[in-house]
Amino acid sequence: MKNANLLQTRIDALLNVLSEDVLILSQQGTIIFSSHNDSAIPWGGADELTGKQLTDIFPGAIASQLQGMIDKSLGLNQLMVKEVLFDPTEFIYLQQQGMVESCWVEIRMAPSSGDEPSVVCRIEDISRRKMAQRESSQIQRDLLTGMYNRRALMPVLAQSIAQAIRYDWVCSLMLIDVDSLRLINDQRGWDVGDQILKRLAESLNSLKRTADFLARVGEDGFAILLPETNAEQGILAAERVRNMVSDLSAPNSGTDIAFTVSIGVATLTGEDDSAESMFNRAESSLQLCKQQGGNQISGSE
Ligand SMILES: Nc1nc2c(ncn2[C@@H]2O[C@H](COP(=O)(O)OP(=O)(O)OP(=O)(O)O)[C@@H](O)[C@H]2O)c(=O)[nH]1
Repeated sequence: MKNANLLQTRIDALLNVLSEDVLILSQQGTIIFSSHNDSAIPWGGADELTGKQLTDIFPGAIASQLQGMIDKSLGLNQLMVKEVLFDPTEFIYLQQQGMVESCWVEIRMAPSSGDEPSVVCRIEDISRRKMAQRESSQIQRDLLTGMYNRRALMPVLAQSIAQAIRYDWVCSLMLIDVDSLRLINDQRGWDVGDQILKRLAESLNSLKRTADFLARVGEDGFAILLPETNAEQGILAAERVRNMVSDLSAPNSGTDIAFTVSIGVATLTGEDDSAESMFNRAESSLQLCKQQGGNQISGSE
């Protein structure tokens, strides 16, 4: 008995230091116990929750998700984890407790052994983590086209080079640059320039292989990292891009956007090569195309 009291005291102390909310739920979805301290979710008093059914508190869809987790957790005897949005416009109980803004929570459920099957359910507010994830993915994206940007490309290129060196593979980088975008902007308007960049991005995205990595890397250009592609294959890939652009610009293509691109290709030279150096070589090849009047392809090892 003394031991049981000591254990209970320790459990209470543990629950007090947790910032997450903890529920113990019966197999039928009755709240047997609840603990919440200074969590952002306004659950109300523990007395209000104890003895209630999931469906008394949670909106129908969430209640049935939780019941599904209880069944699986007990059936498979394993931890279940789910991310769920608590939206006060649908979560009437929390709305009544004063919740205004929706929040993402991570729900973890583990079976608790005993005569009467139950689960321990930990509910953690993960809104900040979610927001940080969204922000970090946004800073890696180009706002106009939605494609990755140079910041996202460079570590992927470095990793691809390291892998290629390690496994004795090769890889190439292709820079695709719209010719005379400044002139198009000036003569046809910035919107037309934007349309060209968006259509080019979409078309490159459809054309590229799954393993390729597409990014907008400059004002008027894109890069495609081509893993396992040698110099010759890189030039062939560039030809495909140029043909695609020529189809996009054809008078019968259904659009009135005519433009050309120049493409510089660089291929991994060896162990001493780096992402910056490969990018610079692709850029030099691109400049060569521009000096020759645009609508060209140029490659360098
Ligand atoms: N429409 C549009 N134009 C942009 C965007 N970002 C930059 N630009 C413009 O794109 C133009 C790029 O000019 P330049 O770098 O001289 O390139 P260019 O006129 O295509 O010349 P070349 O690359 O040498 O063929 C500039 O006028 C920029 O203001 C954008 O998101 N949308």
